[in-house]
Amino acid sequence: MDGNIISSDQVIIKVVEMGFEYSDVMQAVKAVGQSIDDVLEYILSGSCTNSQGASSSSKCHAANGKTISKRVLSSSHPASKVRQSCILEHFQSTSRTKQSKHFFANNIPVTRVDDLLSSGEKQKEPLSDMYRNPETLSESILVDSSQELNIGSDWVQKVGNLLQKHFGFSCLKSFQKEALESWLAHKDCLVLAATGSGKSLCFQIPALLTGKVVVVISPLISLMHDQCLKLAKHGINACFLGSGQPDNTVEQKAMRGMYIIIYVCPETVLRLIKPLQKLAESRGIALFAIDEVHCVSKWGHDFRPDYRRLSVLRESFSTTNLKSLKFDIPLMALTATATIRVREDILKSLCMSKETNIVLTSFFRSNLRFSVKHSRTSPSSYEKDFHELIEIYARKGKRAELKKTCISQESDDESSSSDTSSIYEADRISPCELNNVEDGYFERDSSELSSRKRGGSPASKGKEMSVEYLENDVDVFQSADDWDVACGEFCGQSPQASKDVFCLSETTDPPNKLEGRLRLCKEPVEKGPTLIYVPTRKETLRITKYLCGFGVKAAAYNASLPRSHLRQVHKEFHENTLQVVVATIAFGMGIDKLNVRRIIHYGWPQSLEAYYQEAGRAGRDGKLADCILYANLTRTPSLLPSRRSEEQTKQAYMMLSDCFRYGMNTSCCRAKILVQYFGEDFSHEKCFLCDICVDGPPQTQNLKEKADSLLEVVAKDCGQSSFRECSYDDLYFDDGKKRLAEKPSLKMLVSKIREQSGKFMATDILWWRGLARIMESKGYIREGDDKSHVQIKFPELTELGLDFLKSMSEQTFNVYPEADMLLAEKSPKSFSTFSEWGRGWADPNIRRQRLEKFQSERKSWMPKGSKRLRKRKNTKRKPDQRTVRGRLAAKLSKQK
Ligand SMILES: Nc1ncnc2c1ncn2[C@@H]1O[C@H](COP(=O)(O)OP(=O)(O)OP(=O)(O)O)[C@@H](O)[C@H]1O
Ligand SMILES: [Mg+2]
Repeated sequence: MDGNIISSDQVIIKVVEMGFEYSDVMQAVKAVGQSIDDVLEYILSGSCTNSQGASSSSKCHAANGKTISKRVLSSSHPASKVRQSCILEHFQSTSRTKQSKHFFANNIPVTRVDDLLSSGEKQKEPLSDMYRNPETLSESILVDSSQELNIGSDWVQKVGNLLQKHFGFSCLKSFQKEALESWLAHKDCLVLAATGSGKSLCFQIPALLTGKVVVVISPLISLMHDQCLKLAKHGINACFLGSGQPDNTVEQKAMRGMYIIIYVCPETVLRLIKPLQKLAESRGIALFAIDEVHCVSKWGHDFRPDYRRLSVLRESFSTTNLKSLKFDIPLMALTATATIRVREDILKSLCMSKETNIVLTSFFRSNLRFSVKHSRTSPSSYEKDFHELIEIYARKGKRAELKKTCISQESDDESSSSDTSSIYEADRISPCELNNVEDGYFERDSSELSSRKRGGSPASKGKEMSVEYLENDVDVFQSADDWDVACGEFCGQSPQASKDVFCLSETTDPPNKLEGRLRLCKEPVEKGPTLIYVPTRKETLRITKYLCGFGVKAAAYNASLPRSHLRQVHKEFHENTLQVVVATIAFGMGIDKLNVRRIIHYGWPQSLEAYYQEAGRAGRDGKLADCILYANLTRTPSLLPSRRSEEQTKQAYMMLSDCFRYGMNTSCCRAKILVQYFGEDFSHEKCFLCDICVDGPPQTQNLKEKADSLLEVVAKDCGQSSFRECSYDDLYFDDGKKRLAEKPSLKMLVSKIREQSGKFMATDILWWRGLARIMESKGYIREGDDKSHVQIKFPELTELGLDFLKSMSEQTFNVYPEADMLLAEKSPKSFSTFSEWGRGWADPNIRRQRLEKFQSERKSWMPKGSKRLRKRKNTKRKPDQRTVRGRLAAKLSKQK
């Protein structure tokens, strides 16, 4: 017998496959751990407390007719690499050939209607048979499909029993109860609850409670797959449909009602409306759940046009269209990140009823410690930014050789996914291969890479993996197939673990008692796994290589890497053998891993929605976790390339701008900004954990003089020198028509301020940029350009601004300087001399002075047309070998 310790999921799969009761196996794994030998010994010794009184081991012997100890478990056993929607099906098919005919019916832990029976409610017998053995299901099975639920008033008790039995939880959370109440009242429902709060249960319970089908619309195949696997582990018969489903019989079976939960992407559900209508009339559909519903909205992140077409569900499954229904089939929409505008858009786009119940829980995650740090986020800053991480993880004293690496060299064959050796181990990829990535050539698997569906721009298809390719390619989420790395090897935690989470999160201090947690603010978080999010694919490789170089067990994850590698990363991440995953946004939607301790964003995220969703993957166990954003606070972020309409571009800029302001903020609690962004009233003012709460805001400054100067040049630029007397209309309108005069940019305005007063000569444009943002937020100026910008570019005075200006001498203007202003004040010369030089040319005074100086110097030591100058002109600049571009250029010129 193989005595190796493998993952608990594999142990469970293998032992259940031998014919043991699922509950016994779970009990044994919990008691003795992940060794198959120990698990078997535990069960065979009769230690399991079987509800039916009989020892499961004897049943197993009878069923198998073999002595278990002689069985050989191979790591290449199909169970370990099944890539099927329903693990139960896999059990079923293997058991049919190997074991007694009725194995599935008797031993597989499928959802039992007995659960309901035991809690008092008598159900129709055929239904319970069907649960035990989906094969026996036929359309003749009579289920009340009329949407009459008949659950009974003691439904809370029944749900409690189901929860305990399937998930090991003691009770529902209050928002889950509220969502279920809506469903029981046949109402539509929009559930807005924090990441990791347990939204899935809201739509899983209706299936368990009624025995009718629940259709779950979900955006990603890997997400659906992950959920199906988890449900299978909990004894619930679920499947997923769509292009990622390798078994084409699953769809037919699903449409015959063989699975109580069907996961499907929006594209597929639209194709299946007719069969689903039949299913609703025969077996009955309890609910349509639309998970990650923010994808519906153009105003949110991750917009998916097909989600908008889901409005057809309301009409197709209503009493007007399906006569056998007594009530419309309810819709339940769920998300963790939706602003008020997005919520309205969801309700409208899905044609949800006017009585839709909005179940809103706090978005606040009290154990997350948010902070923002200034960094160039380039290789030159890795040392400064990652030294702490390296200290946490690196094996002491050993600076690992670079051959410890991060990219799996294997081809994308299925067998590789069962290989449990570590992906950062040596020899999977040679150091030179990794260097090739740096050098710009990464030709391995190019055929696969080009043929694979990528999230990147269409132009990238078939393109060689050159530096440019990696540099410019970002992962964009477009369809359900994107980043489909579904694999059968990993699952979430055991019910017991989840139970612990529940206890922790329920006992987390309410925000008004957070002062007591102040001691936590400087405490280091535990060692657990770290996720680093970066904007580009190339960055994933660079940082991984850097960390691996210090012996950190890190792996890169982006949509262009071979699937076998991605699967392996998922697997090792879930098994806690990886310390750090450096990923693009391709990693993680819906990932339910409890112990992620750090989420680092290295570079600006594209929106606060995306940021909060990604950060929300930390600390799901309720323990302290860090969410650190490293961003270049001296630069305005730019949009990553993606296909967008004009309207979407505008929206994308607005979201990016909100994100930028989050980074620039120096005075308001970060958790407060985040939850308020989602429309929640965060009445507690502080989280007592974030960098702002801990370090405190900076000293306020009276910026009246500078603010006046700025407003003055803005007003003067409208051609009104006597703005003190003029009205707002005089300033901006000619005979009621808005002036179309070209507006000066902020840069030009700052030059004018410098021209007017030598006092402000040393004040950096970076500082003025911060002031302009503050003035804009207070309503004194606004963007005068029709286009959207992340940061105000062409300031235009508002009426309020004019009033401010007129009352010039009376007021003070005390404000908290923002992050860029502080940086400019702290190290006015922190920018390269080159950029200083460049900035100088924008200033007319400096420009004049420089030109005069230059001309006089030239006259004195270099006569016009001198040899030296000519020589210089003819000398070709050699490519700089230190930069990637330089090396590429050198290579190209050599080839020529
Ligand atoms: N009533 C409950 N008691 C205890 N734990 C629960 C309960 N409901 C859910 N959980 C646990 O909460 C965790 C998160 O659940 P789930 O994946 O449904 O979160 P989610 O809200 O969908 O998160 P995301 O927004 O990231 O998709 C799971 O591990 C689950 O087992
Ligand atoms: Mg979820």
